[in-house]
Amino acid sequence: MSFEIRLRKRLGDRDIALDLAAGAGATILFGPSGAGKTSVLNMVAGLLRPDAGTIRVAGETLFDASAGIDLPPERRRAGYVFQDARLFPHLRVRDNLRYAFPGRPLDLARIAFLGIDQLLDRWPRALSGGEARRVAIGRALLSDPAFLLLDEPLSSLDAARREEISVAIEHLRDVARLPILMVTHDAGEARRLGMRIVPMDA
Ligand SMILES: Nc1ncnc2c1ncn2[C@@H]1O[C@H](COP(=O)(O)OP(=O)(O)OP(=O)(O)O)[C@@H](O)[C@H]1O
Repeated sequence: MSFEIRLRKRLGDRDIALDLAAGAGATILFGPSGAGKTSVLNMVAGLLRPDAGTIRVAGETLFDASAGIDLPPERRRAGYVFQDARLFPHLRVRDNLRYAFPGRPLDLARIAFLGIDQLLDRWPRALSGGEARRVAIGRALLSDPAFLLLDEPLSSLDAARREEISVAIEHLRDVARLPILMVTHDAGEARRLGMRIVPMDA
């Protein structure tokens, strides 16, 4: 199993509940705005605490309310690509990519498929949306993640950029073989990239 998630969380006046057991590959959380998709990613990353339930990824228990297990984010080894890239504005692309392991040489071969070699000396403010997204994916990969969380990785990109990022995600799924939990509210995107689609209702 890649993701085994059973959780409940009260957020404001809304109850978020999810029960999923996913095999290898990519799993898509699909649903309208406000359904709680980003909150689920935050709970898997350890940034938001569920009220009840368990979260296991690739056989490791990250959270178990009844057993009192709640690993801190840095021990969960999530490669989290936020919807808005969130690159560090004061660091050039090269240093954003190196952020997890500043002393280690930059393993460009590992992220060659992202096509960001030309961007290494740029500041984040000088990147297009698609370029920033690709750098954010590269940074997540170079942190040696055990799994990836991708929040709307194709949103607000033009058709050509969407295609580039889709190909990159397929590479992560099929070549790097990392378990992927990805959020979208776009049905076409979900069909193209999802080996398994988990609907979430608002
Ligand atoms: N800290 C909070 N306190 C109260 N309510 C919250 C909090 N965080 C999120 N919510 C609410 O919980 C619901 C789920 O939010 P979430 O961002 O997870 O949804 P989403 O499915 O990812 O939506 P979108 O597609 O718009 O990003 C929303 O109604 C949101 O307003």
